[in-house]
Parts: sequence; C-alpha cells; structure tokens
Amino acid sequence: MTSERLIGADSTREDEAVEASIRPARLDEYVGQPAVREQMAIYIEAARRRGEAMDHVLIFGPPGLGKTTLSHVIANELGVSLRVTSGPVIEKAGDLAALLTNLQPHDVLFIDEIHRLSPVVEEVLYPAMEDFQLDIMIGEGPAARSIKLDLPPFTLIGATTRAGLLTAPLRDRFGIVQRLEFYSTEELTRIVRRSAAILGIDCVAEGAGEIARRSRGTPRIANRLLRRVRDYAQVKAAGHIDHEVAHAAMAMLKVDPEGFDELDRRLLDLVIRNFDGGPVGIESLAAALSEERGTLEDVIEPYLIQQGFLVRTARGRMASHKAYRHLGLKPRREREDLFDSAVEGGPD
Ligand SMILES: Nc1ncnc2c1ncn2[C@@H]1O[C@H](COP(=O)(O)OP(=O)(O)OP(=O)(O)O)[C@@H](O)[C@H]1O
Ligand SMILES: [Mg+2]
Repeated sequence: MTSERLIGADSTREDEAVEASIRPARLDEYVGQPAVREQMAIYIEAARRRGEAMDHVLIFGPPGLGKTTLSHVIANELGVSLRVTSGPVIEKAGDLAALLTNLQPHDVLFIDEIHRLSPVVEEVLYPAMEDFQLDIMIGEGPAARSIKLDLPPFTLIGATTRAGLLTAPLRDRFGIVQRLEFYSTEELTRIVRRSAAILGIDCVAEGAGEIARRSRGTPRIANRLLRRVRDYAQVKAAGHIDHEVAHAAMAMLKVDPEGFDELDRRLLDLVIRNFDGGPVGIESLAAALSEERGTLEDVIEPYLIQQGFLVRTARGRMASHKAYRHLGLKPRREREDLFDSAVEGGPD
C-alpha cells in the first residue's frame, strides 16, 4: 500500500512528527480497547508488585490502531525504559545480542514488524525470551566457538499486522497476546477531541464526530483528518471546526463517507464487477488486486468485513448489498438466496 494516501492507515512522515506529541503515555489516556486495557492493567500491576519483568507481550492488529502506542504505555506504566527496534533492522544475531545486553533489568524491548525477523535472529531470541540466556557463536571457521551469556530479565513486546506470518515457536513464547480491534465512532470522537485539545485546535463535538465517522475505525487516520480539516477551517471558518465545516472539508478532500480508501473501493468494485458479486476465493481476489493473500486477509479486508460490506462465506468472499449501494450500484435480486445460505468463517 502506498503510505501517502490521505486515508491510508500506514504512517507518513508527517504523522510520525505529530504522533509523538499526541501519543497517549498512560493507560488511562489510551482510549478504547477495553478488554486489552483491563488485562494489561492487571499484568502491569502484578509485575510491579512482584518486582519482576512482565511477561512477553505480542500485540497484533491492522496499521494505525495503537500497537506502538500501547508498548510505550506499557513501559511507562511499568516505570522502565523502552528500547525500540524492528524485525528488518536486526540483520544479524550480533545486532540482537547488542540490544539485549544493553538492557537494564525489567526494561522493555519493542520489536516492531516482528514477523520480519530473520530465522537466524529468531533462533537467538528463543533462549533469550525463555531463560534470559544468550547463546551465540563468535568467530568463524575452526576458531569459532559458542558462548553463553546471562541477560537481565526483560520484557519483549512484539508488534505485527500479520499474525499469520509468525512462526509457531515464536508465537508460543509470548505469555500475553493482545489483539487490537477497530475503534467505534464514539471512541474515535474522544481521540479527535483529545488531539484537538493538545494541538490547540478549536473543534466542537459535532465536528469531531464527523471526522471520527470517516476514519475507518483507525486513530491514526482520525488524527490525520483532523489536521487536514484544521487547514480548511483556518482558511474558510476562522479556525473553528463544527459539523458543517468538517463536512465541507471532507467533501473537498474527497473522503468517502465510510472512510474507505481507494484500495477498499477497488476491492469491492472487483468483487462486484469482475466476480459478479462473489463468492470469490481469497487467492483469486488477491491475484486480481495484485496484493499478497496475507495482506488482503490481515490488513485490507478486516474493516470491510467488520462493517458488513464484505461477507466471508464457505465459498469465498461476497459483496453485500451495502457494498453495491455504496458504489451506487443496484444489488442483484437473485443473489439474495446466496446470502441466506452464506456461512461465516468457513474454509476458502
Ligand atoms: N488507544 C488510543 N488512544 C488514543 N490515541 C491513539 C490510540 N491508539 C493510537 N492512537 C493514536 O494513533 C496514532 C497511531 O498509533 P500507533 O502508531 O500506535 O499505531 P500502530 O498500530 O503502531 O501502527 P503501525 O502498524 O503502522 O505501526 C498514535 O500516534 C496515537 O496518537
Ligand atoms: Mg507502530
């Protein structure tokens, strides 16, 4: 996916600059995800009381839902330092060893895109996670030897948008697994209002609500749209964002009323026009979109399914009536019986 798309969920450079200032630092500022918050509050408190490193945490969910933010929050609440790295950055076992040996006891090591770790590095990570032991080879050829090092107890937080790509041995070594869900409009409204207050933007509840509704369930998109609407308001409405201003700004920005981006619309359009509304197998759909099957399943389709535009049936994906209407098309009547027999979550 290209990252410069206005309502794409991937982060842009501008997002990163602003995100640092509006990223929640404490658990009670972290909006939504009630089950995750409740559980993490307990794990954090328990680790603090025992004076131990907290168990390793795997966080997964689509881009922009708050994985990086949650790991910052966890480290803050534990009162320890956070070291940030990512799967593709750790090229050699030695890179990981350097990171691990530099941790203070109970620190958090955050590995973003953990599904992209190389197999060699992953092997080194297993004993480190399990026994806080490092097992590495130094030197080459006949002079090579293996050394064992004790590590300070630490917490590994791994984040991934692609849970399906994690190897089973790696996944099994996380004691805590958290899955982030899309946010409700009400939660996103709170996030927009909070960001507006921090950035000094004059935005009333109705304006925030309008932005929230078009944010594809995703805080990063909500914050980005807020900034674009602010630009519009500054020029057209003396900086004041209410419902009307937000609405007019969205129209100008051509943000879909459902917050869908180009890719979402292309997917629905494909299912409807090229595959007659479905059912179409996930592989055929991925090929037609020129996307990987995993990206389609983990990143692109979850929001469309959650919102009821795409239906997962035993025979593949189908466009719902909502999808037809959204694209300004008439649902085909004779397909109704197919919907009635559609079974959620079957094989495809
Ligand atoms: N629960 C939340 N409450 C308030 N703001 C949030 C929350 N989650 C995320 N945000 C906001 O959204 C922005 C994006 O979140 P974050 O960078 O944590 O997403 P991510 O899941 O790590 O995305 P990616 O998969 O691209 O790495 C943050 O900077 C933060 O301002
Ligand atoms: Mg992140």
